[in-house]
This record gives sequence, structure tokens and C-alpha cells, in this order.
Amino acid sequence: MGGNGQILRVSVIGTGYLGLTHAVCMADLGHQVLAIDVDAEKIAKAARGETPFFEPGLEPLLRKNLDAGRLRFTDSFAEIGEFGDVHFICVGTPQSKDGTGHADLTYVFGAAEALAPHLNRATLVVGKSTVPVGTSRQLIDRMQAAAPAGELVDYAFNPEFLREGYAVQDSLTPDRIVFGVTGESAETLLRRVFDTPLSSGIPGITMDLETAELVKVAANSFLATKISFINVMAEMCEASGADVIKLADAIGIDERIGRKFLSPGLGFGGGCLPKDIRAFRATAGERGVGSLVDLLTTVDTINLGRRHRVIDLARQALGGDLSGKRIAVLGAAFKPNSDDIRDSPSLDISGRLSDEGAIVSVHDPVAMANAKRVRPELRYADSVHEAADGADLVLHLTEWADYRAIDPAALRATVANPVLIDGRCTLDAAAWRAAGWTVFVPGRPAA
Ligand SMILES: NC(=O)C1=CN([C@@H]2O[C@H](COP(=O)(O)OP(=O)(O)OC[C@H]3O[C@@H](n4cnc5c(N)ncnc54)[C@H](O)[C@@H]3O)[C@@H](O)[C@H]2O)C=CC1
Ligand SMILES: O=C(O)[C@H]1O[C@H](OP(=O)(O)OP(=O)(O)OC[C@H]2O[C@@H](n3ccc(=O)[nH]c3=O)[C@H](O)[C@@H]2O)[C@H](O)[C@@H](O)[C@@H]1O
Repeated sequence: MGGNGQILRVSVIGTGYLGLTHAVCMADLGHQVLAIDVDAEKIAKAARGETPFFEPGLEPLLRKNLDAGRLRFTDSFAEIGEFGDVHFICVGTPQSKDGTGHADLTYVFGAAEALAPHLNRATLVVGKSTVPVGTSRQLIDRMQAAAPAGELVDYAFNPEFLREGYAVQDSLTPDRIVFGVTGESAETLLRRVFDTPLSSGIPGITMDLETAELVKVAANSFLATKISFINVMAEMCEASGADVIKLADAIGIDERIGRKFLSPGLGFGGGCLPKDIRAFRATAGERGVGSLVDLLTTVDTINLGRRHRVIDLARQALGGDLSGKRIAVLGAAFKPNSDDIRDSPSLDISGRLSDEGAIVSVHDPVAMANAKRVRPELRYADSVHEAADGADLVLHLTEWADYRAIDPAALRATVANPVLIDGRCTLDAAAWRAAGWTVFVPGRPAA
């Protein structure tokens, strides 16, 4: 522990990608942590020291903190209410199914309602799930009305900025920690919770609840906009015979622009950026901020257009008709170093190709089990060579490091037709061409 090193009793509600990482990292900071989830299997697995999803570095840290006696799991909200000085709400806020793009807040309100009857003393409830601006105020009203010691329950919003694949490092050493509060006492307690990172110089920024809620969705919207910007530049490069990677390198050197999040290709997917920009657009529409609605609609449209562009390229490469054509797809996760397949561009494309009659064989180093569950109609291969066996076309759709290590000459001997579309612009196109492949890279010159 850094600073004054005070150990607090921290509860975490929801143990998905965010919550489990947060619980483990809170324990690693030295706090006593009790975590709960409504999914009994997840809790049982975590209590055995197994992470229910793939996240580099998380499982050893989970075991370390279980062994140290700093981390426990429960299925009892009564126990959680009794335990925590601070309760973090980390449940999902997926896109609602009503077609409006709004966030579905059922789980957040459900968690708050399950916790509230057990809050019998002064305590701080902290929202960490990404929510539309105004949600925290609604939660305060609901919790204060439902808790036996309602007037003693304080509420704060502490958005999370971790990236999957780097979740542990991003949680323990974030760029900044944002405290959305209504008063000094919540800020003081939160500064004690995060004493170690704050003492190491990580900025802690305090603001009102609404600004903190907006900071989170603004950050994700900016990242999404940056990706869509480089992807329209890829379209422009393609229309001009120019090279989007060289363009990204050259503009990215300017510190005001920065090279990060300027990787062109298939665009963004995952459990957060797509649903967060849609929820933000829906809120902006309700509040009459039409220009934000327009901006985010454009970002979303550009993004989804990238998937169609790869499908068009596949059709072109295969003579216009996909029916009966064998296509090997490299990658199923929405990005490398994760087994998360939520809104995965790769699986979306694979499904559409299969719908058009192609025989699609998918490979991924870690996301196969998740992919099979949501896309059982596709074929799955245990190795790149098995996926590519007899293929008419190879699509590189998630940029795992393993795929950069493929020997194109060896793979050429496996396929029926050596044609590659590098949807992520990260393979060494020259080396593949030298090995006899025809290579298409959206946004880069043909050869
Ligand atoms: N996945 C990520 O990298 C990040 C996620 N976020 C935000 O964090 C929130 C959670 O996201 P994920 O962890 O990805 O979702 P997830 O779907 O992996 O996890 C949500 C968990 O909440 C549990 N849950 C639902 N209702 C519950 C209840 N009443 N009581 C206890 N547990 C309950 C579910 O069973 C599930 O395990 C979302 O708002 C997301 O936008 C924010 C930053 C990073
Ligand atoms: O709110 C969240 O849940 C998180 O969403 C994103 O994190 P994550 O979804 O884990 O992954 P990113 O690394 O942001 O990638 C998102 C998508 O954008 C794509 N991407 C990313 C960068 C890029 O240059 N180009 C690009 O197409 C990735 O392939 C991936 O599909 C944000 O980066 C996190 O800061 C945030 O906390």
C-alpha cells in the first residue's frame, strides 16, 4: 500500500470483464474484497481461482489474492451489504433490444435494488458501469428510498477506462482516476480506496456526477471517432491509389494527433465502443443535441461500412459468387488478446459470408468456444492450416500476433487458391506476395 496505506472493506457487484478485474485489483491494492454475481457458475469458478474469460495476467493475480485471504466471493446480497464500506456496481449495461440504441439499465437498477435493503449503516455506493448521463441521480433516489439507512447512503460515479487484453495493467496503473461525487465525504473515501495509484502520481480528478458520466462516454466516442476517421482515410486512399498506413504514420507523428487508435481496417467492435456510442447518440437525441446525434451516426455508419467493404472484396476475389466457396477466417475475437466475441467484426463478417453460401472455417487462438456458442453454423478449425485446407480465400480479421508468424509459403501449399484479404492491415503483404499470394489490403495499394 502506498500513502497512508489504509485497508478498506470493498464489495464488487458483478464479476464480468470489468467487475472481476476490479475485484482482483482492489484486493491487490491491499483491500479486503467480497464480490458477488447472479451467475452462480462464474462465482464458483472465480472462487476456485479460475477466470471465466481470457484476460492476460488476471488468473495468477486472482489466485495470489485468494491465497492471501484478501478476496472472497458470495451469492448473498445480505453478506455484501453487511461487509462493504464501499460498494462498486460493475454489472452490464448492454444495448437495449428496443431498437432505440439506449443502454439497458435493468441490471444496474436490479443490482441497486438487491443491495439497498441491506444497507443499514453509513456506506458509499459507487457506480462503475458505463451509464447515460443522469443515471446516477436516479440511482441515488432509488437507493435512498429503499435502504433502511437511506439518508446515510452516499453515491459516487467512478468510470472505468480499462481495455480488454490490458485490463490488469490499465486497472492498477490507469492514466487517470475520475471521481464523480456530490460532496467531500465521498471524494475522501474514494481517495482512500485508490490511495496506492494516487500516491504513485496518477492524477485523480474530481467532478460532479453528470460530468463524470459524460467523461466516460465522451472518451469512448472520441476513440470511436478516431478509428472511423482513419477508416474514411483508408477509403480515400483506396480511391486514390494511396497508402493509409503511411498516411497514419505521418499524421500520427504530430503529437496533437497521435498514432494510437489510428489503425485502419475492420473498425471497432466489442462489448463497449459500439453500444456506448449508440447509447450516447440516443441520450443526445433526447436532449436535443442534434449535431452529436449526426456525428455519432456517421461514426457508426462508417464503422459498419468497413465490414461490408471486406465482404465486397471477398466477392470480387471469388468471381462474384460465394456459394460453395471455401473461406478460411483467421480470428474470431473482437480484438487480439481477448476471447470476447461481443459484436466481433470478424464473426459478423463470417456469418454474412456463410449466409451467402460460403463454407467458412474459423480459427482463433482463444475465442473458439465463445464463437461456437453464438455462431454454431460456422466450421471451426484447431489450427490455421486446418482452417486454410483447400481454401479459395483466406481472410485475416483479428490481428493476433500468431498470425504475423505464419509462414506464407507453407500456407500456400495448404490452400486451393492463394488469395489473402488482410482486413487488419498488419500482415507483411510483401512477404506474402513473394510467396505467391495475391494480397488485398483495404486502403493500401495493390502491389
Ligand atoms: N469490458 C470492459 O472492458 C469494460 C466495461 N465497462 C463497463 O462495465 C460494465 C460491465 O461490463 P462487462 O464487465 O464487460 O460486462 P459482463 O457482461 O462481462 O459482466 C456483467 C456481469 O454482471 C452480472 N450481473 C448482472 N446483474 C447482476 C446483479 N443484479 N447482481 C450481480 N451481478 C449481476 C452478470 O452476471 C455479469 O457477470 C458495462 O457498463 C461496460 O460498459 C467499462 C470499462 C471497460
Ligand atoms: O468502455 C470500455 O469497455 C472500454 O472500451 C475500449 O476498450 P476495448 O473495447 O477493450 O478495446 P479497444 O482496444 O478500445 O478496441 C476496440 C475496438 O476497436 C478496434 N480498433 C482499435 C484501435 C484502432 O486503432 N483501430 C481499431 O479498429 C479494435 O480492433 C476493437 O475491435 C476502450 O479502449 C477502453 O478505454 C474502455 O474502457
